[in-house]
Amino acid sequence: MIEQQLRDTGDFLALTLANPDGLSPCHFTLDNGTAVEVWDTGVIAFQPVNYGTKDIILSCGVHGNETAPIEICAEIVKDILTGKLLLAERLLVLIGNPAAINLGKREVTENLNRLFSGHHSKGAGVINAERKRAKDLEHYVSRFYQQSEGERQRYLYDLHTAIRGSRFEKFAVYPFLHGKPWRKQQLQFLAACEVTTVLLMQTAASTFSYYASNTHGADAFTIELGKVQPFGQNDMTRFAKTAQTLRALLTATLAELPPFSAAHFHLYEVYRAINKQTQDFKLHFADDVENFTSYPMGTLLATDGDLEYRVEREGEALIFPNAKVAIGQRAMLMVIPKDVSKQLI
Ligand SMILES: O=C(O)CCC(=O)N[C@@H](CCC(=O)O)C(=O)O
Ligand SMILES: [Zn+2]
Repeated sequence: MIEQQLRDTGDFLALTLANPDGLSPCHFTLDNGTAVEVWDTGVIAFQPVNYGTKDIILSCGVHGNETAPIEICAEIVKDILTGKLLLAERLLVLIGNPAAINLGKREVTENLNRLFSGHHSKGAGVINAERKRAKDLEHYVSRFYQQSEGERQRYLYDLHTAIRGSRFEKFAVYPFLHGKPWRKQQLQFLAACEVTTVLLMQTAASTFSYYASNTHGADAFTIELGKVQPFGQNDMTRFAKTAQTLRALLTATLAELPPFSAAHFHLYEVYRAINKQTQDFKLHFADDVENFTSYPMGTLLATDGDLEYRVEREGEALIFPNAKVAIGQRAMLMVIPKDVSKQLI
């Protein structure tokens, strides 16, 4: 029945959202020979007959209200299932948090994107659906990467949208590489997706992209595409180039990427992370202040009980400010421009 529904409509998103808590696995083969395996709700793997050396994971909906990436991935899956998109690489598509998508909320109980690399089992353990999902998603990522043999390249693009507007509409988070060099080729690929602002992280994290990067050696990124909007209200033309470039990667039709030039990018590193320590954490700027905004030295940015956070370095810019996070979690990052010329490969 699932197979027939998918063959008829290609609508894996609808199937996922109708079964947010789980889906029985099934597998079938498309007329063009591509093997399709549904592993769980929101988890679908494809293997074309002849595939290249790339193992690609696209994820979306890790935060339930970030809809533009869900629409991009759902369209890609639909086009594969209906034979319009002929894959040339192995692909795993993950719709991260179906229950939160149904609620139109970032999370149901806990932020899924703070639960990877084993954080799902820390403290009280696997006590809610998001913790279980993080554990399961880790398992699916491992299974996908480990299923193929030989010399292969691993990729994971975890697509998000930001809560606020941004001076740079699209930007990526490059997880901490523990001293390894950043890859020009990946930055060139991001640029082809119209993502030319990249935040280079300097510490380990509990995010999905860091998990894929650190545990599986994947080229992995969190990619932020615009600002959160309800389904149907995204201007998808803003993300057409990104979707087109991802499709070109999947079909091995990517045009040769222009040579890397640092001048084409806004590269940042984290100067400091501000974690929420009390329920009184408060931001001292308006909700419509955009990511990557800078203020003059000394400007009050946030208070947390008796603590005051002020601009303490010329040019530091704010990103991901969110007073509603759980205590102990990142409430804002302050970033500064980064010169990477000597640390690229
Ligand atoms: O706009 C915001 O405040 C959050 C948008 C978002 O979900 N960002 C990701 C970034 C993950 C990373 O640091 O790689 C997140 O906060 O989980
Ligand atoms: Zn997100």
